[in-house]
Amino acid sequence: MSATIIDGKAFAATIRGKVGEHVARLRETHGITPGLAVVLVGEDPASQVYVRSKGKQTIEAGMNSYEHKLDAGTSQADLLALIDTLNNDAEVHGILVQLPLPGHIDSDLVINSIDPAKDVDGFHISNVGLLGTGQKSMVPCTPLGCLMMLRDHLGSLSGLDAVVVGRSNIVGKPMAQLLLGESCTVTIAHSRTRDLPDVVRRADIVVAAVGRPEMVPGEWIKPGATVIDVGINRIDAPERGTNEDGSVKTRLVGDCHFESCAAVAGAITPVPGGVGPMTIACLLANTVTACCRANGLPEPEGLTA
Ligand SMILES: Nc1nc(=O)c2c([nH]1)NC[C@@H]1CN(c3ccc(C(=O)N[C@@H](CCC(=O)O)C(=O)O)cc3)C=[N+]21
Repeated sequence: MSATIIDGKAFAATIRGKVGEHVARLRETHGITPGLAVVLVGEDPASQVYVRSKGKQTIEAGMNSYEHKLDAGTSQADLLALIDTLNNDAEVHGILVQLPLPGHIDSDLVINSIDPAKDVDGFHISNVGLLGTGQKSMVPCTPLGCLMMLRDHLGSLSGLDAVVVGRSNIVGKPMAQLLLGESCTVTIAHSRTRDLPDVVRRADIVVAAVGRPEMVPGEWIKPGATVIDVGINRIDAPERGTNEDGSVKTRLVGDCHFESCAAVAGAITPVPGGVGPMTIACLLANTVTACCRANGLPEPEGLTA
């Protein structure tokens, strides 16, 4: 193995430290405490993984955490009413509605009903448009975390070839916008891309965000490239044995085949301990940013795009 392992867990701890300092300063000098509201409808397992760490880290950073757990059958009207209440609550600076939502709810409608200034996920059409035109916006947490790691590792990204594998609204597309903003030459590849191996092989920066376990093998990676693995996939790990209930043990893997990619890449993020912790750290960072903007205060340095 030759690649530098980019320690997202440690980097995220640094970001959370900075968030904590800003929060303390806001309280001491202005008597303001940033507040983050998280709305969870139903019991999606991926969202529960996320919520577990998130509430704890929000409190640890000195912020207020408001959790709204609604049952899976909650009507769209009730959800919209809750969002309206949170939009008008001055103590709430950030609102996150966990995705995916149950099938009977129109996710786009719900997301676009959040006050864009409180949209710490950066999914509202206004924020998407602002990001796409290079204006100040709320930037989606996962791409923001990836960008912070890339800048930290590479310094300037200007002129580099970047390939984003995956075209989702929550990762692929905003990641491509951020990389374009850094003056990379950006390709968005996806399931219909012809000669995906060749496309990936051109890249100085590979961001894999497709949600398919170990899809990108080392043979696709240009020697020395920086690989950011956004995937968090749980797969069966029979080599680890069985649980007490007889079910087979599992483990988390990324969208990249770690061993083979690490053998050729210059640097790579691990799963777990890479992008995931950065996503949560950036959610806290966005909440502080939203709070500062809401109060007409200068933005926290080093926590924005
Ligand atoms: N509106 C919305 N925004 C989101 O950002 C959002 C969402 N909905 N729905 C669910 C997904 C999932 N997600 C994760 C974030 C961090 C970890 C994370 O920190 N993972 C750890 C591992 C956790 C473990 O050990 O299981 C790691 O990668 O090291 C995981 C998952 C955010 N999501």
